[in-house]
Amino acid sequence: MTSTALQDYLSVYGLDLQATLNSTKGRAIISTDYHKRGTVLVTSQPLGTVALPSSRHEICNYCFRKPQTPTSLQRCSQCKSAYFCDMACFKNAWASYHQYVCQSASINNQHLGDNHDQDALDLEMLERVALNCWRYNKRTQNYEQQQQQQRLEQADKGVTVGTDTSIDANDYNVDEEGVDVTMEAFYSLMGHETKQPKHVLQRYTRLAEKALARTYLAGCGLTKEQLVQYLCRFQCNNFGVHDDHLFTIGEGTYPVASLFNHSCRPNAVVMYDGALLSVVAIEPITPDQEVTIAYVDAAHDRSHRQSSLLSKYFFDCRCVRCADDADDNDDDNNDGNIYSQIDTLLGNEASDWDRAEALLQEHRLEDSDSTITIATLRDKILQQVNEWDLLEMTRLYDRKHDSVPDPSKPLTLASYTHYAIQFFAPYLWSSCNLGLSFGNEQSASSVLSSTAASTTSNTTGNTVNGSSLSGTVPPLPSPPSRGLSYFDDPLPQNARPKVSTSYKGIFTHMMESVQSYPLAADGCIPYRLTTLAASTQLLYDEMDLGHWRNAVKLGMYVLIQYCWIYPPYHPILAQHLLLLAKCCWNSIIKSELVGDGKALETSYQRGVRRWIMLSKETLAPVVGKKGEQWRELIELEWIFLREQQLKK
Ligand SMILES: C[S@@+](CC[C@H](N)C(=O)[O-])C[C@H]1O[C@@H](n2cnc3c(N)ncnc32)[C@H](O)[C@@H]1O
Repeated sequence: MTSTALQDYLSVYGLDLQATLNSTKGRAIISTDYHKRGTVLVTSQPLGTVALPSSRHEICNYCFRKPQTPTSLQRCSQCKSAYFCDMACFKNAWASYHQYVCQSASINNQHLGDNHDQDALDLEMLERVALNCWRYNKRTQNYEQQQQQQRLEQADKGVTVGTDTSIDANDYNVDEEGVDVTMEAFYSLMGHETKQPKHVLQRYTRLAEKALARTYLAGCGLTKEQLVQYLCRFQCNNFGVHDDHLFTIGEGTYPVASLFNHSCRPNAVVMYDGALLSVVAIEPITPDQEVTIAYVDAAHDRSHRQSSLLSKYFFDCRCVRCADDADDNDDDNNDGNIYSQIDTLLGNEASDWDRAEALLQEHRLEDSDSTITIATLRDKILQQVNEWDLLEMTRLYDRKHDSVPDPSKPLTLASYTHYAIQFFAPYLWSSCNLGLSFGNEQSASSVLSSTAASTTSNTTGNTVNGSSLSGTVPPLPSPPSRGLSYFDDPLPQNARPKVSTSYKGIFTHMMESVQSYPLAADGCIPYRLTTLAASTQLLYDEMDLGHWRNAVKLGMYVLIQYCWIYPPYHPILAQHLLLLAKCCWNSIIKSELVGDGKALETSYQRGVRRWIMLSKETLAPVVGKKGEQWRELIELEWIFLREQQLKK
């Protein structure tokens, strides 16, 4: 069987596209190699991208990059609605689609005003994709005509000719995603046309008719039915494009990346460099393992995730997190099904983040006398946060004491967080990665060489990576020469309770342990999603108000929740760790701690160090060192280390 351009392209990356036995699932991307964490598994070119109205003035509408100052973007003088970095991006956009849509963009704007709705976005995407398909079809037809011509000429000369009209393998470079790869992937995508509800098909038909009414698309040889088919494909395959801070800035049709199936506990994530998409491994991936990404945010409760997946993608999720314990699931996972308990822990309460504000205002709960009480969850959380003595908790849970919360009392936000943090950070990172050295990251802009080495060495002599916990001790990483690159909070030899050396061990122990505590009568159960949703909202409110001490406590609590929800090297965790480091640092410099003594300040300094370390550890492999977040992290590290030196 001859391989196709797409298969050749994937095989260069150690991936294979295989049919599954499940017709809804269709095909799956299977790894053929061992891929370590952080590997770019594949890059994917867009067939079309559309900037969200809210981002249109801030990013280049062609390459999707954000200039340092939005004023450096140049606006198209004709349509006055598209912005570009420079002439090069404008010319590329012009050649690809802007020459056609420029006129209609200004018409659209007059028509829609600022109120661009989903129809307008879908229509724009349809235009871009249709133009590319048309161009490709024309190219292929020309190629076929040339081939036919050649055959006729050769036949005239009496040479025997074959009938294969497929594009010759020599016509493309297999390690680059040529247009043949993109188009082959696009034409093979699932659109579930027969499953779409009538009203959706009616909407798509309307959009297709609107598109065909445009002169430049009327003559492109595509039918209304084909355009409806494309719109169906967009629904089941398109991506939200995000910037360095994970804010969604646009939508994109990425045919190659669309071949990856979904899991609520994925082993890969999608990252962007401008408009170029990369699928990056967040866990080591072994041969024969399926590579999965998440189509929906893993922070939603199970029923919300499942109903979104069913209504938009038409499948019933049976991933390792959604499958019940007893059920089979088709995810290979050597950890056993430790993830199926996550949703039991988090609860099936509404976790719609848009509703978090409402959750803060009103929380219905039932007391022991079955009388309905209305209370504000916000007040309950805030009260707990205000009563939370961080120093006392840090002393209590310092790993040298047998620091288990009183089993007869419900867990509070404070006891839950400090108890769990003993096990989770940094051990969830290092214990699932025994070869990991927390010390080898050199920060390019850190200038305090000798200081850093002296301030970051630990006193116990333990290594800071998982290897010291496992008993098989590889050589100590060499002391860092500069930057904050050595984790100084290792597990003491006599730590009680003992932290497990495996991810699974830590996860299951904590899962069982926290659920063994009685539930709080006031309904404020720390590990529930409702509490997380409300606390996240409160965290941002406290940051806005400059209440950094409270922000640190809430940030630590949210970190614990994220440790359940996301794999340890997920970009959301990296981002949150950076936020936590900033909150700790702001707490120190805002002098909130003045008068509370040296011990508290030392504790916060330890916090800054710890969160910077873990954020670096998480950002470096998956998000990379080129983006905004890495720059912010290194700047914070630099300032922190300089302050430390000045204090000496
Ligand atoms: C973006 S495509 C993924 C590639 C697709 N499997 C194919 O062969 O083209 C999304 C579609 O794949 C299927 N799919 C993705 N993840 C799945 C999963 N975990 N279980 C079942 N079907 C899944 C659904 O039919 C969904 O609408």
